[in-house]
Amino acid sequence: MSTAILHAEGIKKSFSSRAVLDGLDWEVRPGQVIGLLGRNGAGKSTLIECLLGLRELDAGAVSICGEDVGDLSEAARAGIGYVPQKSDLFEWLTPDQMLAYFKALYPRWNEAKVEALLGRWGFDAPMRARTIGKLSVGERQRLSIIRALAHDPSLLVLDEPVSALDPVARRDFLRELINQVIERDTTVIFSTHILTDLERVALDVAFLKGGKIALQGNLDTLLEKARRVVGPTSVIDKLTGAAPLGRMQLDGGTSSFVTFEDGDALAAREPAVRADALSLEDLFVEVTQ
Ligand SMILES: Nc1ncnc2c1ncn2[C@@H]1O[C@H](COP(=O)(O)OP(=O)(O)OP(=O)(O)O)[C@@H](O)[C@H]1O
Repeated sequence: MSTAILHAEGIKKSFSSRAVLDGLDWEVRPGQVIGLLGRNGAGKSTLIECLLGLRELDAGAVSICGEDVGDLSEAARAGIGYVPQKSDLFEWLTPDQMLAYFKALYPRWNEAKVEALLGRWGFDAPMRARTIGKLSVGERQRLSIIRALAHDPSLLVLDEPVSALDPVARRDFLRELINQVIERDTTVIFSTHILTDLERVALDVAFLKGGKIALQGNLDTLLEKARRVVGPTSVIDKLTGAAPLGRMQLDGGTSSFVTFEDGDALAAREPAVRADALSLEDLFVEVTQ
């Protein structure tokens, strides 16, 4: 088993009295491509910012490539690419000026890739000479992605990178992401609400709920094994442990829960219950509510 590229232990983060991250543990291994899922306000951006050392932790520790995130070496820092949810581009510069600025900061800068992406993503000469503040939200998001990919990072962290992209740009971006992973074995963590995109690129998914990673696994395996078990509450009570995943009280004295442990066999043994397969959207709803 390879060593973790990212390791988080017991992270806590509260805003006012509200605990957003509540003793969260997480480990990401090199080459993993993880879609980070959670309801609005679940804390995905907060988690990403904590993981990258952009927010002070109330408790816990994060390391990247074995180094404390608060004290990263230049080399470790140069290996990270980040696309924040809110644009952090220098709005008073033009795209060319901003890219030149970052190029000077990174020892590894893939000029050919930058030019190819600028060309493919509609950055013609007039647009490259316009100040970033005058670009549309989607154009800024593209530029932010180009900046994050430009130095061939080994860890790429993207916070809802496609939210403002049109379908063509989104598809192109996903293709680029897949290339990055295939060609460079990049580790990718990205949050998104667009589940179809996730099914296209993510190999693993992690669900953030209650300030912790409530569930993580290989997307195909989870979907293959996930079953919503539905039946009379008295029977469901007998079948479940202390805190079953996705436990819900339904109408008419029935309840349900989600299992990844042979739900079909359980339904065969227990005629009063049925086991339904789940789509990713169903799983999202069941796990995160
Ligand atoms: N600087 C802050 N001050 C106070 N509260 C904050 C701050 N940043 C985030 N929060 C709160 O923390 C919670 C988690 O926010 P966060 O942006 O991390 O969620 P998210 O899962 O990324 O949400 P979304 O899917 O809507 O982008 C929210 O309730 C938010 O209002």
